[in-house]
Amino acid sequence: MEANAPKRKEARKSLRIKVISMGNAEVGKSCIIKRYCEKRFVPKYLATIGIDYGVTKVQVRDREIKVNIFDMAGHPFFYEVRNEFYKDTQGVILVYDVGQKESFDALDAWLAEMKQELGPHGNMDNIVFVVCANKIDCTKHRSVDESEGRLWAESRGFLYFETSAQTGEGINEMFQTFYSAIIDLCDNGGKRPPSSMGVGFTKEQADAIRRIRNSKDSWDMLGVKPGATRDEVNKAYRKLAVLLHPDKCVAPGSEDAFKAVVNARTALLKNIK
Ligand SMILES: Nc1nc2c(ncn2[C@@H]2O[C@H](COP(=O)(O)OP(=O)(O)OP(=O)(O)O)[C@@H](O)[C@H]2O)c(=O)[nH]1
Repeated sequence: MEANAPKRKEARKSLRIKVISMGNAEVGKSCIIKRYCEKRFVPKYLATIGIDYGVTKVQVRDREIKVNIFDMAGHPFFYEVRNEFYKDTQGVILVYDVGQKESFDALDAWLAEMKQELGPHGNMDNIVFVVCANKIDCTKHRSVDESEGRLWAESRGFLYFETSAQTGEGINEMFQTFYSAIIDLCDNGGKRPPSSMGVGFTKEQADAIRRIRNSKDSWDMLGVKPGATRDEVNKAYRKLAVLLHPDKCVAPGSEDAFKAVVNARTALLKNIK
């Protein structure tokens, strides 16, 4: 009986993974890692020179994982050093500072740099990305709101967390979820499990919300030319209303975008005979 007992309780094989941090200089990459690994915050800025490397052991669910963390310098000057380190990565911590819009706008360029370094055979789809909207303790200077960051991340199938390396808010939760997703990826033969891909909204919805946020006036918001007729305005409105109606669309920011579209239509129709 004993000899045939299932090996349920035997700890599963420990995993070895590689994760990297990415994002503009001074957004708080090193501080996020220090907060999690060393439980402390360093207020003084010490720029990472090229790469900082560390190994840490963590317990996630019933698994022990050995994490090799490569903390990349964000300054463009260090491109030649960090470009060596993109390959064979299971997870990426992509960081921006919620008070620095440029650091959020730069996220696409960071993805492009990684893609270029991985080359034509590199596959970014099978890497777990977590986006950290960092420095949320600095509420006065916030220039990228949660729905904008969440939309950018979730429309790409990335995890999203609001963090503060200073107070520790969101840090443990972010790392636990991040590592957990990497374990799922490894258990699935290095491929992202299908269950982690669905975000509940379409790219068309995400693009429409982004376009509405960035539109310069009501015409632009509805996607019609200035001087469009009532019919053209109504037709454009109906299309967006169906796409973004709060009963149908769960994308972050959809409610605000829907309201903005309703207001834009009202404003335009007032002035069209
Ligand atoms: N208020 C606040 N400051 C933070 C936070 N995280 C980091 N900082 C500060 O921001 C500055 C930059 O932090 P780092 O962690 O060194 O930034 P980095 O992204 O690693 O920068 P590079 O090494 O140049 O790529 C430091 O002065 C930190 O103390 C945060 O959550 N809140």
